[in-house]
Amino acid sequence: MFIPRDGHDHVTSPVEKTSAHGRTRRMAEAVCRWCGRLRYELAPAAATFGMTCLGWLHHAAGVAPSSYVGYGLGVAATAGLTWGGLKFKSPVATSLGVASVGTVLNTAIGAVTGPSVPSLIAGGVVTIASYAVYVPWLVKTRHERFNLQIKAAKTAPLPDGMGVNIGQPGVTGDTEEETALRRALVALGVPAVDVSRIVFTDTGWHALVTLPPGKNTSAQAVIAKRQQLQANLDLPGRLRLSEGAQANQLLVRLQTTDPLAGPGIPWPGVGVTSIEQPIPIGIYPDGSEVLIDIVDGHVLIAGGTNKGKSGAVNVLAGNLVACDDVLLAGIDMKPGALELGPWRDNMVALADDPDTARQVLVWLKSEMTRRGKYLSTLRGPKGERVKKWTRKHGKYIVLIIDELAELLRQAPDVASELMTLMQVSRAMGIRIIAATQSPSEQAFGGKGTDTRQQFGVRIGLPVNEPTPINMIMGTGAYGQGWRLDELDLPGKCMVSSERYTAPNEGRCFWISEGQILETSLEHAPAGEDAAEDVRPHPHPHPDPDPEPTPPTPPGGGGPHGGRPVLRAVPVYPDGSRIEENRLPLWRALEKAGPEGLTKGEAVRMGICNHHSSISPWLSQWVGQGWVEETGKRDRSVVFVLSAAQHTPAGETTDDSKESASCPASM
Ligand SMILES: Nc1ncnc2c1ncn2[C@@H]1O[C@H](COP(=O)(O)OP(=O)(O)OP(=O)(O)O)[C@@H](O)[C@H]1O
Repeated sequence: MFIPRDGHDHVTSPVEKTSAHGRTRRMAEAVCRWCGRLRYELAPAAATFGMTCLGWLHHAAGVAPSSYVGYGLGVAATAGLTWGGLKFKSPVATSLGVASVGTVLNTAIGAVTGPSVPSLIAGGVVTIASYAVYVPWLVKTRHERFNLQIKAAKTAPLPDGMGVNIGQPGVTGDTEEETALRRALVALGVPAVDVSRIVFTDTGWHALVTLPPGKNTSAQAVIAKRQQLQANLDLPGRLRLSEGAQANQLLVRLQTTDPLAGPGIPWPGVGVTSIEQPIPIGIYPDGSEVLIDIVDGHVLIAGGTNKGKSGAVNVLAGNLVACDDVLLAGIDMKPGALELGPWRDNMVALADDPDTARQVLVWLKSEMTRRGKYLSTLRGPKGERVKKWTRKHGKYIVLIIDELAELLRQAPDVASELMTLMQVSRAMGIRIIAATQSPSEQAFGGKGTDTRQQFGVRIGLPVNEPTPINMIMGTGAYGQGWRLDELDLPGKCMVSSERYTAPNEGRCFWISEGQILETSLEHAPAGEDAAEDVRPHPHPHPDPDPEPTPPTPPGGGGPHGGRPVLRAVPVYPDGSRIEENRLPLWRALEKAGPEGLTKGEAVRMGICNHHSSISPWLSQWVGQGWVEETGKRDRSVVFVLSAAQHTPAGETTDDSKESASCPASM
């Protein structure tokens, strides 16, 4: 089982654990808790031990002759009670008489002999005898009490005052809260078999309830009735329920104060210098930081509209731009890259539409291949193969995708590309941080290409209904207490990762626009250096042969995988995209200019062959008015592009030019 690195169990405050008298206090508390839980079982042993000690005290103080008389009278009286009980067939009087005889005798022996073997033997005999009588009584009483609770649950709310006196069977606990909890469970029809002693913390209290066997008494079933239980409990605070270590164990937490409430927790500024350090994105109620280990896996940030996704993305971006071992790239599907725009200068590429997004992914894939080949040439100290990228191999690449669902909706074809990247790229030092507000299966590429499994770190923000919770946090998460629907403020979050395996509510820092701009400015590479701000591999390129060198986008890609150039997409004069297979013909027409082009010439240029027909395309373009038939050459029709001026300049002949709309220096 995974043990969280900070050893924080998310229930007991670590502050509590590490306080000055921590260890002794915790031990004393544990003993008290244990005694409290077993109070009924321990009662006879405690009584016998107490009376033996009193006898020894009497011995130490000196036993006067009159005391012997007193003890004698005591034994006679209790023996008389026993005899009367037997005679009048009163089990209570008989039991009481037997117990009293034993106790008085034991005390008398202790008083006469002091701490001695006979006294210990007497104490032992009395203890064993008392348990012989007590255990059957205790079992019977518990059965009766349990049956009473079930009966009460089946019939109606409990009558007033029921079980207030612990001498009577009834629904009671050690504290007011435990009694309320027990009664609330009874009213729900699920009387607790056991309630651990309630632990009070700075923010409320928690207890572990063992549920009874039955038809609808599992922890999951009770969790589903949380609202009813909260109403039954009738205590101020927010009730949280999660499954314990076993299916019949319910962890009940009542939060009475919320230290995370308020307008927001200001971002304290950059907290890391390397991506290999955990990035703090917020805090937990006990004051510990919510840490994200990007090196551990791809990161998913999901939540409802206006619940703080961009805030979380920006806090991560703000830290990543300050890491000198990271190259940042972005895909922001909000038109104009509204969210990631401020980090433009800190990124090697920022795409804001499906086409440029495709190019970023192609670049990443080629970079992944190149890095894989590079790693394959390396050997460890014992000649072993190197299978994991670290900062000594070069910079990590982090791709931030804002609105993942929108990307896959607008460009469904990139789903498989993304899947490949997510599955393979981690070992090559590439990480993806994806934010989305509609985490449906479709939003992750649909069946077969569902990328969700690849997210090792998941940051769940508030959602409006429970349905998407399992989509975000994983199968069964809702029942295990990942209640994103109960997060009541924007920016509140639950993080699931190798570090955090149990649900715990935290709150992300709030980063202001001013902080974003300031951080971006402070860490943006200076001027022209930006394009070259790529640390070359410590070794020469592993494969000097140009063939296996992974392709970098034409005109872009610095040495050893520099920044990609995002190019404008070739379009027809009406703005629609020129299909891949028709592009060579269109280009050839552009190049031919007023001279025009015949089909024979196109065949000779290798654009098509005699069997493939380009006529329908040309007819279509003629119909659109983009191409004209100007006569015949060598008995073939000459086609002239009459709309060349409409074609984006960057796509005509000069491959090295950047797109004005999406330059490499973005
Ligand atoms: N960590 C936070 N602390 C306090 N308030 C926050 C926090 N995060 C978000 N908010 C509040 O919620 C609002 C919306 O936040 P944000 O834009 O990050 O949400 P979003 O989920 O990205 O929105 P969208 O669904 O439009 O993408 C913010 O304007 C701010 O008032």
